[in-house]
Amino acid sequence: MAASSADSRLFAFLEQQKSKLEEARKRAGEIPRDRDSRQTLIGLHLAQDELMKEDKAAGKQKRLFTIIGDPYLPSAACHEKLQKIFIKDLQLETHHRGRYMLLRCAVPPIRQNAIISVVEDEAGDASTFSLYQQEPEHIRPAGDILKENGVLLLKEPYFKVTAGGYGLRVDHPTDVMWLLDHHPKVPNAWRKSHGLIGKTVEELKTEGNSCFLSGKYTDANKKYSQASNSGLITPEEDELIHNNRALCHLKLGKYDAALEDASFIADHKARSDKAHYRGALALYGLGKFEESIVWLNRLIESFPESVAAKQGRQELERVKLRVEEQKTGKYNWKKMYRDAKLGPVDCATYDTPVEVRQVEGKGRGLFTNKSVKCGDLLACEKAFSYVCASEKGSPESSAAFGALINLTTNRVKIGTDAAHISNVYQKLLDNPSRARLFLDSYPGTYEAGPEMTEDGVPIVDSFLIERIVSLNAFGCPITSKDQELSRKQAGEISTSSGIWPLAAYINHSCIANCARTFIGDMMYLSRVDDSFNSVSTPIRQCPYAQNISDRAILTSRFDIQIMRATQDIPRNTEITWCYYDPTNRADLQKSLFENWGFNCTCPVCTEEGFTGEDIKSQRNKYLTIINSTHKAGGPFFDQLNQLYGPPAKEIPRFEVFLACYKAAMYWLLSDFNLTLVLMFSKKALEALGFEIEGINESRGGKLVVRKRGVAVPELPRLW
Ligand SMILES: C[S@@+](CC[C@H](N)C(=O)[O-])C[C@H]1O[C@@H](n2cnc3c(N)ncnc32)[C@H](O)[C@@H]1O
Repeated sequence: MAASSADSRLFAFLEQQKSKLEEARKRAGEIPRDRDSRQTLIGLHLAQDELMKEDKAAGKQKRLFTIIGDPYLPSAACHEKLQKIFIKDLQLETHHRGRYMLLRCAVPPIRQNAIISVVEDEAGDASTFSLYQQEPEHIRPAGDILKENGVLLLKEPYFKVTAGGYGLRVDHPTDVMWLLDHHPKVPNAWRKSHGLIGKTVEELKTEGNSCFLSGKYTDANKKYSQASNSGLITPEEDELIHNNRALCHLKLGKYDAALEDASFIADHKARSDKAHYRGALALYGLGKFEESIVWLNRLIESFPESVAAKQGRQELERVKLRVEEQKTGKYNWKKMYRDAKLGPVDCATYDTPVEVRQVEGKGRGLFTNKSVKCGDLLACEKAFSYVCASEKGSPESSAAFGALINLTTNRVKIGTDAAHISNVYQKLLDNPSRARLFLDSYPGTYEAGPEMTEDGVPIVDSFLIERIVSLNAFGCPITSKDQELSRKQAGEISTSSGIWPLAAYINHSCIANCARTFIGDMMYLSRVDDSFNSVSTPIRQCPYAQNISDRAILTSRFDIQIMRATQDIPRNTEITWCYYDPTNRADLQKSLFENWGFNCTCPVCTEEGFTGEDIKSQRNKYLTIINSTHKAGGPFFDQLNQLYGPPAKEIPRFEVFLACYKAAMYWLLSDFNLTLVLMFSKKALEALGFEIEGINESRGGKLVVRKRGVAVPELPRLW
């Protein structure tokens, strides 16, 4: 939801937070002398936990505020080079560069907009600890992330003034290193056991397998890693362990890591059947379908009789379909619709007819690299991140209920943005090889730091993600019915939103030449076919999954939406669509500027700029009359139309369209009069630039579209 429509109380809250930030900044560098004791902090934390449980039992849902303060870079340092610092020496509003902390979680965590715990250091001092950008509770419980008594190393800690006192805040989870019990940095007093003593590789492997069977893939990975790093493992066992870990990574949607583990044996001729198969699945997850085929063929050739090869043959058929889709844009739409009703929509991205180019005054844009016919597919793209947020009581409903408040950019956004930031953060961490796809879509000025630590570990900057999300995430309804309902229930947030990196290059124009459609998490850029048969509104929501990733099954639900373009597009033409409802002329420029930082200069907006105030006020006079009394509409429309210069087929008249559309709906729904419905529908379509024959007051006329006009959200309904 755009900042302009957010609750004004949120803006008051924004102002309040800004002045608190100002106050806090004045204390930068101060070592507070009134820190709460460990006991007090634990007591407050447990009380808070109780309150939250009571609220939950009573069905209360509180809005979660995610407040983004001054951006700072994630730590790129290698922990070995950092100096230890203790809680008692922490300075307020300071990023302790060159320092690290060893901390132990003293309590079970609670989950709010961050995961919150109380941590203690070796000296027995304690601090609250807020860890942002984590997976949601239904994916990974907070208690699995900040385990009670778990030990962590926090690089270059940020200590700050909080609502209740002071605390450590981690915006970049890559600043945290989780230390296993036997890690040399873990103080003896904090060790639960004596590391690996007493545990054989076989035992660790068995423990890992049992974690795997109970669906605890992250824990299983840790056990397998312990076994692999024990130094006591034979090469054969190590290969087996890597194969097992590859499967865990697949289950977690960590395809980069799965591929790495499946490639543990460098020479592919020496790899096992399972390694081949799992590597092929990882490549599939990464969208590298042709490479996946290579792996599958090797599997089938080398182990023709194996179970993996049997699975591989089936898989091969699926991967070949993806390659076909990727190359030709030919999809089995009917099957995809059917699949969407059952679960995942599994298909490849197609973008052959389009490419990214520079556009004067707009940065980059998407262009056709060949002429396309009406109805042709321009691109078909999988969502990078999708957050569904309208079902009450669903795990995601709290995402919709959240508010993201950026004190630096002065933006308040209610809805799914905060959830997107965490979602994207995890995705970038899970599959660093796909990070560029997302990061390259950012045209702004935020300067992120390095993408790797000094010792080669990928880093993710959550402030950069926030900037990209706020620019490129856009809302879409789960179903048209839901959208209609949500309009009626004031104050309810009922939108979902997604980020499609290729589509993010498309610039705005009120006279768009391309429209969007969704099936599952796929986005289609396509053109209207002449029959208009395929123009439809969102149909339903469906659970989604990458079919080999259990995590994806849990994380996302998707809606289906189909949008079509309105005209033939010659080669080398910029593709545009509307960022904001083009019929809402009063708020359009303000919204475009507030949300995307530009003013539209399309022909409609330019004409508006040239139009004198006297003409505008005369137009408004007629529009007010027409809107207040649809019955008197007819003659006034002719007078209104005379107040426009260029014909509607050159420059659409969105206000006239809207007034005619409302009148048509009035006569349809309130006082059924087919003659007037048809008359106003015709006028509405003409105002959009359509030339249509055969719409007349009598029934049975043949409808012929001589020229298409511009598409607007109301068009399918009108049609
Ligand atoms: C989603 S991005 C579109 C791709 C972007 N142009 C790029 O270079 O990556 C949105 C940004 O593009 C620019 N933009 C989009 N439509 C525009 C327009 N009609 N006129 C000027 N700038 C526009 C604005 O800077 C806006 O914040």
